[in-house]
Amino acid sequence: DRGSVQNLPKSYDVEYLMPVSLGTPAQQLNLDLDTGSSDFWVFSTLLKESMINGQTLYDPNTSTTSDKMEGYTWKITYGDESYSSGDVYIDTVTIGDLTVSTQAVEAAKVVSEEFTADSDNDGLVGLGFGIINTVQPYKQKTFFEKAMPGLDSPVFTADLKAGAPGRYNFGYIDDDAYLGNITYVPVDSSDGFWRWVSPGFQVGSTGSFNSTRIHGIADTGTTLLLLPDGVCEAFYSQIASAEYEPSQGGYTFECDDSTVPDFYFGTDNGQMIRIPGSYMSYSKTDTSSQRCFGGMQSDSGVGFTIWGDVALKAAFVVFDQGNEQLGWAEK
Ligand SMILES: C[C@H](Cc1ccc(C(C)(C)C)cc1)[C@H](NN)c1nnnn1Cc1ccc2c(c1)OCO2
Repeated sequence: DRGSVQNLPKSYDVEYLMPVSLGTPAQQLNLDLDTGSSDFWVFSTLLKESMINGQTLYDPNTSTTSDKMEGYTWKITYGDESYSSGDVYIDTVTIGDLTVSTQAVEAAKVVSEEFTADSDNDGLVGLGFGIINTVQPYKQKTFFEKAMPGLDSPVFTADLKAGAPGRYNFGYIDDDAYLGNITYVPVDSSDGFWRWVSPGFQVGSTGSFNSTRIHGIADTGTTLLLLPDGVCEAFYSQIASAEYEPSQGGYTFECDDSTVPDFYFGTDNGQMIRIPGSYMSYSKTDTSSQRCFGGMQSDSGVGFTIWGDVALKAAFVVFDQGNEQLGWAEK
C-alpha cells in the first residue's frame, strides 16, 4: 500500500499543512505533519468557543466509525511553551489515499492561545516515534506506525518547497522527486525524535568545510534552522549587515543584503545539502524596517540542534522508520 498528499506552506513557510480525512462520513481538516512530536491531535467540538478561531473541528459524535477510548487522556507541551490536551477516540483516518482504520485520534478539549491564534492549523500529525506519545494510561502508535505493516516500503518522504506546494509520500520513494543519489545516515530514536549526526558545515561555495559533529533532529514541525552558536557565528560573520538583536530574538540582517551566502551541511561521505542564501532571510522584523529575521538561529534555547523547515525545504528527505535511518538528497 502507499499514499501521497500535497502539502501547502503558509506565508513565510512558517508551517506546512496537508488535508486529512477523519471519520465517516469524512471530515476534512488541515493538519501540520510534525516529525518532532508523536501525538495525532485535532481541534474538536469538545473545545470551549473561546479557544476556537476559525479552525475546522473534528466531531466524533457525528462519525459512525468513532469509538471513545473511555478513561484515556492526553496532554502535550511543546518546546515553544504552547500546549493542548483532551480525550481520545479511535476512528478511521485517511491521508493521501492511505487509510488507517483504527487510529487513536486525540480530540482537543483545551488548546493554548498560540494554537487558537493560528486559524489555518486544525491540529498536528506527530510522526516522531511512538515512545513519546502522551496518551495515558497507555501510549498510542503514530499514524505511520499503524500504516507501516501494510506499506510497500517502511518509509515516508518529505518534499517541502520554498513558497510552493510540496508533497509527503508514504510507503515509497519517488525517484523523480530528487537529483543524484540519496545518502542515508543512521537515526537514534531512543528519545522519540529523528536524531542524526551531521559531520559538519560550509559557509558559501568557496568556504572551507568545517568538520564538527552536529547532533540534531529532523523536524518538519519547526520553522527555522536552530544550530549551535559557533555555526551561527561563522555564518552571520559573512553577512555585512548582520547583527545579533536580543530585542528581536536573534540574528537579523538587511533584507536586501547581497552578501548572504549559501549554507551547506554535511550528511555522509562528503555529500552536502546546499541551503540557498535566499532561504535565510526569513521574515521582516517589522513592517517599517528593512531588516529580516534570519532563517538560522541559535539552538541554545532548545538544548539540541533542530533541522527545521528552512533546512528540509532544501532537500528530499526519506524518513525510513523500518531501518531507523534518514535519507538526504538534493532536488
Ligand atoms: C514548535 C513545534 C510544535 C508546534 C508547531 C506549531 C505550533 C503553532 C501552530 C502554535 C504555531 C506550536 C508548536 C515543534 N514541533 N516538533 C516542537 N515541539 N516541541 N519542540 N519543538 C521544537 C522547538 C521549537 C522552538 C523551541 C523549542 C523547541 O525549544 C525552545 O524553543
